[in-house]
Amino acid sequence: MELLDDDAIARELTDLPEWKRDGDAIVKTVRLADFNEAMGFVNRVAEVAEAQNHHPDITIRWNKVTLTLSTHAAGGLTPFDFRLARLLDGLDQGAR
Ligand SMILES: C[C@H](O)[C@H](O)[C@H]1CNC2=NC(N)=NC(=O)C2=N1
Repeated sequence: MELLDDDAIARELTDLPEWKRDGDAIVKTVRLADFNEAMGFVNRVAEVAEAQNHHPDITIRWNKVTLTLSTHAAGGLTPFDFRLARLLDGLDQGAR
């Protein structure tokens, strides 16, 4: 899978307002009600990631979950990351 260039990345991000670029990755932090809700969210993320065979780096801090997407095999951002970002955006409806 080919790496996206800066212009392509910026275009993809225009309709993903909750995601920010951080170098070779895109990042989003979701705040849930508590740790248990955060774990529920992480498990929903895991199910989608396995189905896509594309896996975010995940940091859990009590009620906050940070998702970092990058295509490690390619060394940067590819369409796989943006496809996964769009799928993950549907999973945090209970977020606050
Ligand atoms: C063998 C398997 O397809 C690869 O290891 C996949 C799995 N999930 C992955 N996830 C991410 N984010 N980047 C990868 O390069 C990647 N590679």
